[in-house]
Amino acid sequence: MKRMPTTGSVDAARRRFFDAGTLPHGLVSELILQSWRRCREHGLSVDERLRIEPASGSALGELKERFERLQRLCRPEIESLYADARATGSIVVLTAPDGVILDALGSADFLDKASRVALRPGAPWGETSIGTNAIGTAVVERRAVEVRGGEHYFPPHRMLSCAAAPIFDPTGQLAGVLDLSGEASVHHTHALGMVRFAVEQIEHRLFMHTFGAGTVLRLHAEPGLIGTPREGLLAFEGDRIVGANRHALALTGLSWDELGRRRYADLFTSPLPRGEDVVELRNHLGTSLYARGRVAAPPRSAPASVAAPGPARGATAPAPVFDAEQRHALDTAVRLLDADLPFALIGETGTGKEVFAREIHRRSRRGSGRLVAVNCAAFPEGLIEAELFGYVGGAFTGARREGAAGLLREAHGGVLFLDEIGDMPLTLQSRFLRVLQERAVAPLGGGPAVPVDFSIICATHRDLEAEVAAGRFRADLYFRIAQHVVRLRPVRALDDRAGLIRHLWRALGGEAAGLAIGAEAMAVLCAAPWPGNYRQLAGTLRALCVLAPAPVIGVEHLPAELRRVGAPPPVAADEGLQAIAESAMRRALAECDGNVSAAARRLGVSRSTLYRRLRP
Ligand SMILES: Nc1ncnc2c1ncn2[C@@H]1O[C@H](COP(=O)(O)OP(=O)(O)OP(=O)(O)O)[C@@H](O)[C@H]1O
Repeated sequence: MKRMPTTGSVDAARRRFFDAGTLPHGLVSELILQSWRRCREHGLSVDERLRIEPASGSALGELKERFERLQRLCRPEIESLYADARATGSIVVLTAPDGVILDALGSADFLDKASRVALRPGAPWGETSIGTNAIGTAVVERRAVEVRGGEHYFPPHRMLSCAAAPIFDPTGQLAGVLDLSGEASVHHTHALGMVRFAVEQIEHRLFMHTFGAGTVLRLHAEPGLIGTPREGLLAFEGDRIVGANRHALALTGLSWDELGRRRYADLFTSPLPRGEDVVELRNHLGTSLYARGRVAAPPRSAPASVAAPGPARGATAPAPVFDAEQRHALDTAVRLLDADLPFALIGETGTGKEVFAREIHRRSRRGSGRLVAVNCAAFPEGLIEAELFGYVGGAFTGARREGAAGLLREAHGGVLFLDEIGDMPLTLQSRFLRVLQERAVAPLGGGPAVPVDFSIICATHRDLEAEVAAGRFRADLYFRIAQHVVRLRPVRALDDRAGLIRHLWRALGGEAAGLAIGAEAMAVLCAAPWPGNYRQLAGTLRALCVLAPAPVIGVEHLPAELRRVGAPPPVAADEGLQAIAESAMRRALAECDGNVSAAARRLGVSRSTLYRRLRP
């Protein structure tokens, strides 16, 4: 059995290494010793005060946004470790691939202590910044690592005992690190095993998320383990191997460096299994494995990265543009949010309610916290309650054994964005009102209420006052969330539509590609009713950038439904605008032979919007 270094032997090792300058072989593990040497070579001195400046505000917001997919994919495991961490006075930490902390949650007591040594979101825990520690050392070693008490390089970290495991994507790129940290004085026997187990599940999910739609081979030496997170997974493009999880590497002797170069026949002598049945496979060394294959459309050639592309929004979503009126509305909204006064954003579909909410959050004092967005219209009635409030294990059929914290608790310290609040079922409205009054969330199925602190932004396309008058929306909830209303104008009602179109054209790369919009085409674009608002406008311009048959876009290059609109319709009242939007929707539906999905795609609105707006 492996012997753990005692506090006495670690202290003796420190004296030899840091005071006498000799190598204390045998007193600490070689892994720790190697790390201490790297830190010293890197110029880190234990005699100097460690100065760490964690990212905060918008920098932290951007970081979280960039790694939103990683956080989402890790959520189930983090939730189950969170319950354990709270009970054992420790915390779960998720970091970006370079060791910068994205999230830390668990025991409030220990979170506070950890925060004093900068173990908190935005802080860089790479070895070169913080010295030997489980996160940074796991990144360098590319394996699970435990670092306890005085094994940490810097003395203030002696209070910590940490276990961390790197998360790899199916091409061998480091995607992040999962860590469990607690007091060094408490013995956390299973911490390393628990993070390893959690990472195994995360990597399995990451693999299926990246390659699950393509050709995948599941394999194991034990047929019973196929279909579990322990199985080996290989992804193929044609017969070329393009992805593998760690179990598959161990089972086949393949390495990530060989991806893209090795083919199925390089590894196996029997044909690629294609059915649902588990079959025996022979590899080139003559050993047997069991496998099940699934041959489908080839996967994307470039697997989706866990991080969003770069700090900007990439070419497909232009950076938001706000006119003077919107900028004024933004300032007002930020002031309301900072004063914790709830308000509602009201605007048609695609007017940028979510874009607006994200911008408000970014500029607000809660910008370093999370923005948790919930679309109340997108969940079936039974599910939204569990998603919002969380539940205790076994609360209902299909509930996860370990329960779930719920989105309201995830928004703690940040902002909750409730989109389509007007579609929230009445029963849920009562429960939600109680949360706002009591500032605490009680999970479904019992259990104590947990205090929560978040600001709220609500959004809807509905006329909430009319919904209240019709008895579909609770008046007391309405007054609670919509004391203030910020209205977002539809594109067709904006004063400077040509300016907006020119801005989007530039942002989408039209100008850089040497393309210009001709005067007549511009007039048609300005006059179009744009029922899908910014979403539809940006989509149309994007298509024109890509498909432009000439350097100057003429009317003849515009989509037929825009050309037909021609001159600006006479619009006097909002009712008139609604009618124009709806007639455009009906026309699109007729032109797509009643196919709602196709019509919604053409208009740049969601299917639910079409159903909603055209229902009798
Ligand atoms: N101010 C803006 N500047 C540039 N593009 C914008 C702006 N607002 C919205 N968009 C574009 O329109 C798309 C839709 O925006 P968003 O999802 O915020 O609208 P929404 O009002 O919440 O729509 P829905 O009600 O259908 O959910 C965005 O992805 C973005 O591409």
